[in-house]
Amino acid sequence: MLLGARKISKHWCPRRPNLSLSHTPSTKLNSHISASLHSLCQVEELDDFLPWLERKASTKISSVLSIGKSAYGRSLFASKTIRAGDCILKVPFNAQLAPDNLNPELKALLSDDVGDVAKLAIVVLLEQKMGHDSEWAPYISRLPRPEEMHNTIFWSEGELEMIRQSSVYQETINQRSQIQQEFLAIRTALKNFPETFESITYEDFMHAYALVTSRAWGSTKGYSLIPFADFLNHDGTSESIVLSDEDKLFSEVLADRNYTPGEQVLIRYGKFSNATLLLDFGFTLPYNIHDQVQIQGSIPHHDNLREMKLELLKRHHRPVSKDDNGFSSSMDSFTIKEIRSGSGKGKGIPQSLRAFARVQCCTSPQELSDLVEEAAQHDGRLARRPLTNNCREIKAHQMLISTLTQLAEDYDASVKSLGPVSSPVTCERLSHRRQMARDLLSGELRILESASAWLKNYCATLTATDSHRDGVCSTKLSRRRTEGRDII
Ligand SMILES: C[S@@+](CC[C@H](N)C(=O)[O-])C[C@H]1O[C@@H](n2cnc3c(N)ncnc32)[C@H](O)[C@@H]1O
Repeated sequence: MLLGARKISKHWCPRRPNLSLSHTPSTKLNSHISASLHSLCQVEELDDFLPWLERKASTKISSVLSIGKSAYGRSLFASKTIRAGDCILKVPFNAQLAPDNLNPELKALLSDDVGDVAKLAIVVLLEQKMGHDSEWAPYISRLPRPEEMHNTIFWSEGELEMIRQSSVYQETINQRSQIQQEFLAIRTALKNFPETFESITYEDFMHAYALVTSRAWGSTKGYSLIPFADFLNHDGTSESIVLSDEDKLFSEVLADRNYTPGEQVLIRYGKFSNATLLLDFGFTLPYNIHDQVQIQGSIPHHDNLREMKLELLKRHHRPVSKDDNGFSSSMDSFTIKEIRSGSGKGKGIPQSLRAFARVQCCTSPQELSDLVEEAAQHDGRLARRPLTNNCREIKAHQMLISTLTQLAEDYDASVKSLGPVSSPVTCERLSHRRQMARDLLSGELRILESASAWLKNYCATLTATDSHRDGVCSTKLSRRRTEGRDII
């Protein structure tokens, strides 16, 4: 059975037998890990890589791809004509690195606080530490060094300031703290292996962790690093993904189109926004069709109906993380995606956000109970249908418009503060990261503007309907646009 494998997703990960036994950790290489990697890199030739992996796997992995250099670092190129549907590579599980490669004795010491990404990071660290003695050395030596990586956890405080407007800022802080906690848990658990872990620093662990988030694939069997397949770069529009066959124990990639020899082959890691690409992979796309914006909602403390509103939202919150339009949300966090149709058609903004706005705008207990009563007349959901009271419906959506407009203005100011694309290069790394910040923020700005356009159109349509009826609502509501963004 073939399953699509996504780059790092949170799946349950069943145990499977050890594919290759862990090695007794070597104490031979005491120098800093990245130094040993660097020297290995210099002696290895890329031409040796596939033959090495095929020997290790005892099977042919690919006869149509070769490793080369691209603008995105190493990449796989068609070495022969490839037709859409061809299998371009097949890597058996026994030639992949997974948490199961950890010595069971060592694995048993790790608490539940240590997740699968961290476990795989330990596997990488142990192999790195063994240097040339590692049976994975030809692979491990080709993994990027920290200074070659741009995941936001490696950004300085000043660099992070560039993306403060985006949720990636807070997610970066959270990820760093998660890595720190897992590192402490691992150090405590593994204090009985001082010869193995003493020389491993938090920076080494953070590097290994980022290698896993940027290169491993997650499937129902857990996370694994798939040598050779992980030289493939990402194109968000590609239909090629890594598939895992859990019965036949291999991962494979099928071509989604024809390739002529010499062409770079790209696959899709997942339907990832620039926020995810930047946080977990350290790159962005200049125009990402999967971009989205995370919006946080809150009911102000000075709102007399706060308790009732929170209670209502809690009662109506659906723990299922996707609504009918495929948007994920929590009770007070909403994901907005690009709305390509400003005409009022299309999927619109998440129902959960619209429900939040309708609750938020209520000014009396009566309005709140009207909301619940209307919901009960349909399927119980607060935003399944527009409110029958046109004025209240417009008011709720006008409030969303002012919030999104304010947010868009803030984003616009942040993009402008990055300076023009052509601004003089002071430092290559900073200039690269600034460009990524620009891609991230302008993508999120585009989403906000598309959502605002959709909402304005929606309100205009409702207002027109309303003014046909009595002409009261539109004049009254236009004043509400000044309500601030603290509404959500
Ligand atoms: C799985 S690896 C792909 C192979 C990698 N280029 C290498 O040299 O080993 C993922 C990394 O490749 C780079 N990458 C992949 N796709 C990219 C893209 N579309 N644009 C920029 N960088 C990309 C990023 O550095 C990312 O973290």
